[in-house]
Amino acid sequence: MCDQWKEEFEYAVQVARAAGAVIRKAGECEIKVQTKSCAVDLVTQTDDRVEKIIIGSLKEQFGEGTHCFIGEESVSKGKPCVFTDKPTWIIDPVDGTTNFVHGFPFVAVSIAFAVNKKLEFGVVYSCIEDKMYKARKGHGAFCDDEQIQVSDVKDINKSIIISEHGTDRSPEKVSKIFSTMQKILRIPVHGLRGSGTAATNMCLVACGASEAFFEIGIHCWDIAAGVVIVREAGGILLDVDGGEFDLMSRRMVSANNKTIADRIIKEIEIFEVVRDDAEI
Ligand SMILES: O=P([O-])([O-])O[C@@H]1[C@H](O)[C@H](O)[C@@H](O)[C@H](O)[C@H]1O
Ligand SMILES: [Mg+2]
Repeated sequence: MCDQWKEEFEYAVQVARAAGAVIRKAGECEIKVQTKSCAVDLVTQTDDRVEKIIIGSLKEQFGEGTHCFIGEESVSKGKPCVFTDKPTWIIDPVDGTTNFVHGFPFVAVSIAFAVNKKLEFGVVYSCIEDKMYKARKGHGAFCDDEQIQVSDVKDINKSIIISEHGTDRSPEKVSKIFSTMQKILRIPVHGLRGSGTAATNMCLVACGASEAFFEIGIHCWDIAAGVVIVREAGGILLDVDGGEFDLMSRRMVSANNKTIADRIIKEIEIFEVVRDDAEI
């Protein structure tokens, strides 16, 4: 029983590695860029192609009927984002599409697996750095073959905090995001960072390079795999108001411990976002 989902986990690692190789290769050629929700929400043929490769191989391996799939590009093409109790794969084929387009060297493949709406494992392949982060519930978190752990810093003044500004540039949201960042900088913290991929940001918390990453506006596919990796590395997940973390809410604080999370939460200026599972 304790080895349940081991086969799926190991296969996800293989698929993520193969997907990462496709992304690296595509980055060597000319990249054709299109936009989705707005002028700065970028997508490329590689995002589509890699999602098809990942979902195709998972369906072939585990059968189409029993498993469900939530993939960033399928949802952006109109597939409903419905999270049920069935075994569900949650996939971001290219997390950090803007980085990919610009050759900014942080791009990740993110694959998570949930059953009964509980995340069982997560795989984040940071494919330019060639680092494979992975975790299965109850089995620890790893970067390649080394077990990783969150930092033990409790003093916010000795922390590095990660956040991102996303693609919604409405004046009210941008001003809240930057007001929050100013307040956090002034605590003061040692530094504020952002890699341009939420999945990688979470792995940076999991391996102790940063004490916390928070964002409002991320999607479930950006963070689902990272959630398991942070938890298994000893970290915590909370909502931006300090309540329980909800994968579909598009709001998240991941941190090494509750002291750091609570201190960050005090400064976050919350704004409204539409849930991933909202009926449109
Ligand atoms: O679009 P994408 O590159 O897959 O994902 C984005 C990245 O994770 C970015 O770091 C985060 O700030 C955005 O909220 C995400 O949408
Ligand atoms: Mg993403």
